[in-house]
Amino acid sequence: MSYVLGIDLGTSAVKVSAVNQEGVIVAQQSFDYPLNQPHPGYSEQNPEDWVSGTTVAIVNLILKDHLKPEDIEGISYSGQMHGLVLLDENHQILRPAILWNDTRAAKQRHEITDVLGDRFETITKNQPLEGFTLPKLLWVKENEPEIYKQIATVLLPKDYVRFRMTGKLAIDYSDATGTVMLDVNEGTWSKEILNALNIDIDLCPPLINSTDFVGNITSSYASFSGLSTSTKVFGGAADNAAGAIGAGIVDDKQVMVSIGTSGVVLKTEPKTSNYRGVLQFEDHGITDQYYSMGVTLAAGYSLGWFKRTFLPDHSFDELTSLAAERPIGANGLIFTPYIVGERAPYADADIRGSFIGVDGVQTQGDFIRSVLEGITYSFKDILQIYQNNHRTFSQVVSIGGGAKSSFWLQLQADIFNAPVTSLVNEQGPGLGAAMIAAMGLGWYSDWKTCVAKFVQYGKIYQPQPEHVAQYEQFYAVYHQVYEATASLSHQLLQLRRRNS
Ligand SMILES: Nc1ncnc2c1ncn2[C@@H]1O[C@H](COP(=O)(O)OP(=O)(O)O)[C@@H](O)[C@H]1O
Ligand SMILES: O=C(CO)[C@@H](O)[C@H](O)COP(=O)(O)O
Repeated sequence: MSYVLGIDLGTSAVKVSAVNQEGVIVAQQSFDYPLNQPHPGYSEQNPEDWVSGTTVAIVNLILKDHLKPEDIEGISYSGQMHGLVLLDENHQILRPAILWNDTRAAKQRHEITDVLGDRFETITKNQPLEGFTLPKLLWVKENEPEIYKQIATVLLPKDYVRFRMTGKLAIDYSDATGTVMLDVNEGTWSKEILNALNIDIDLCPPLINSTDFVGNITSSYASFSGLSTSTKVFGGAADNAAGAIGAGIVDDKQVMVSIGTSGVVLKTEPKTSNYRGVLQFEDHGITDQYYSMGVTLAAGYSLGWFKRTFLPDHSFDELTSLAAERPIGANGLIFTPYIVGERAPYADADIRGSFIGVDGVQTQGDFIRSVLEGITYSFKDILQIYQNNHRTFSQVVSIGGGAKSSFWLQLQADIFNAPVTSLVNEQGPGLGAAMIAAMGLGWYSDWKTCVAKFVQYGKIYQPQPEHVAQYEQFYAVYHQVYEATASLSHQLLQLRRRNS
């Protein structure tokens, strides 16, 4: 039997899926790692944790699931996007990785706009938001010049793990777009942007396609992990690109909603689309395809935060059961999920979340329900941008940890007023990564055949008209909360910064 491994390097954990040639996930192992938030707006991880977690998961697949190393033909990746990983000339890590949900680079965001103006958007099809890699690199340049001087290579998270497994430095196009240093039209690193900001182009690694063969597992990583040196390693993709492949989003009939740590609404696009940076525009993991997406910074993270803070001994299933007992609208309680700032539709690093309408009658269940509803309303905000741009779709495919809950899937169908389905196995990005390896190995001649083999949808949740009407009314109130609270939460964050 032959297998491929899909390594999904998420923000909360790495999940490794072993998939056979019939597209069946035969085994999965995962390993959690911490997220460090030392100051307001900061979010970092230790790249070594990614390598150790990935290795433990692979060792467990071999030892506990009895996968034979010589049967693992190929490996590929899905990686949390935008994170800045800095290596010196000896390929040593220079500082903790600055992640996609780190918003410290607000000043650098404005500096980029001052220097490049409209040219930035023309070249990258994005705005230079602080979540992206380039502003983070400029932050290091301005705040840690001693470290900046030593940088030889800039990588993204999954590229570092791939480097440790193969010894080869590279970045694939889907992650390169997310650095906002790529000229999306030309498919090259943008000399214009890099020169204007005095960044040496040699810091940027070679560009590859997601399905490109990068190298074999090195003998040192083989002895470390138990893998065979005959296993071939392929480029991989940004987690949302890989998630879209794993969710079968290879044409524009469907929209993907991902509830991981972040939340994402994603649609494939022609290269000519332009949302003027309100939505992100990215290269897909499929060569010469593109997608747009809107990102809620704290989707699953908001539910995780609520659980950790108020109900640490409850499971996520227990939380959603408590929410299901409460009425639509959570007895008049609305939550906005801006607890680490927001990216879309409000590119505002300093907004913070709120509970509006707190009432003495409300219970734990109401609070949980309002969190689930608020996260889902934030996706509706993004779907409305698609509607306003006359983009149509027939179905939503929901992936990520949030798709494990049938209650949340029905809630999505009712709030979106659209049919929602999930994957039989919720591991969209890991499956997408495995599909990239399968395509790289030449197991299938085209993506459609690969999707037909690998992607299986579960139950379709239909919107219930009476629920749709009720949620519409609460959403109309939710939609006003950003404007109504922005100034208050900006003032509170200023006070916190001054006093910390
Ligand atoms: N059973 C569940 N019901 C509802 N939500 C869940 C459940 N399990 C996990 N989640 C949500 O999914 C999130 C983790 O999603 P995941 O896709 O694993 O994240 P990441 O890829 O960012 O590491 C959790 O923070 C939580 O909000
Ligand atoms: O920043 C983005 C997309 O632009 C995030 O979607 C990250 O890619 C993290 O993904 P998850 O860990 O939440 O899956």
